[in-house]
Amino acid sequence: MTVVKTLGQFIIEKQADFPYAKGELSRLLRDIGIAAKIVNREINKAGLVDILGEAGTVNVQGESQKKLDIYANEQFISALESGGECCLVASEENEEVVLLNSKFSKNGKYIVAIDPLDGSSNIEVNVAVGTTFSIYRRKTDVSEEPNESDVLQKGTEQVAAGYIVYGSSTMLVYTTGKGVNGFTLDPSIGEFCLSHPNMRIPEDGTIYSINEGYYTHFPEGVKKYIKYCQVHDKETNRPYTSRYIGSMVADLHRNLIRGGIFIYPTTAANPQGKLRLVYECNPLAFIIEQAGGLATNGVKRILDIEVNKVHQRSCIFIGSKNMVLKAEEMMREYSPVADTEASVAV
Ligand SMILES: O=P(O)(O)OC[C@H]1O[C@](O)(COP(=O)(O)O)[C@@H](O)[C@@H]1O
Ligand SMILES: [Mg+2]
Ligand SMILES: [Mg+2]
Repeated sequence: MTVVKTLGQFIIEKQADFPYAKGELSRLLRDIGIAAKIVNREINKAGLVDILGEAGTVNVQGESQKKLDIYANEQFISALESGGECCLVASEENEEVVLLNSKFSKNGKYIVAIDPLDGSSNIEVNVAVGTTFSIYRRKTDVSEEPNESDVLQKGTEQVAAGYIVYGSSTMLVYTTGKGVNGFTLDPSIGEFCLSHPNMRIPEDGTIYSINEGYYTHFPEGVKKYIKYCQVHDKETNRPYTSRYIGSMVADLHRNLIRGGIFIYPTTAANPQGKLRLVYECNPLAFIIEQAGGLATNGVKRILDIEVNKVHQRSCIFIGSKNMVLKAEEMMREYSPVADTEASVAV
């Protein structure tokens, strides 16, 4: 009989990896796990409670907010506030950064950037959705009030990052820069249990994930890479298969396990890319790099991109190392950009 290890036990155990750790980061990860369970409960019974559909409000990206976007946002922010380790939250659903003001959180050492509900377009149709989170140390001193500048840090500054995928089972996958581990929620004990230790993404894969509906608007390099994936060539296991769920977390989770590449390039509608650097691209790039994969904007490593705005967008090529290298090669050849532009978008 295998011994079950819960997320809480694992986090405490791994704390030993950080000699100066006082448990603050561990408690912060615990708080995120608690909020994830509460959100999971609502998602699981979404059809039975009044949580489906539009909230009637629009977020800073101009997207109409779903009731579950709002619900998830409130649950994560409230768990972080009462936990006391986080002093400021940047969320997809809040235009401004959210100052956490509880007695404890004022002195919190950490900043959390979050996409509370990823894949919102899939909520009503019972397709996997997710949550992404990114954790940084604050830059302002605890005697000062934290502010937006605390969030404008490169992805390389992340101390931890992860995601939750609410699918056929619910999993929490995270890294603190020492590998990637996955935990499956066991509803019978209400605990995330270690199910995928030391996750590694295969260096090669046969899955490509991109919304081909926008094909005509893609840069030439992306078009060439799609054609490359579709060529018949037994030796290189092509044609690859196309899989696109439309929830970045779910597409990425599949590719992390099976091998594959996820691409969201620039399009006419999103000349800077659609996905948000701070709370979508950076946390997933940290995970994939820690699992042995790559994440770039076609030219530059996602984690090295300068962050100037909380809701900054970027295009992204992420997944199995050799597939991302191939896509980059196509971009260099067919959609070259001057290095100065590299950190914006291609
Ligand atoms: O419908 P499109 O343009 O392919 O976009 C799908 C992408 O947009 C997203 O839904 C954006 O995330 P949100 O749902 O958090 O806004 C990603 O999860 C997904 O990969
Ligand atoms: Mg999202
Ligand atoms: Mg979202």
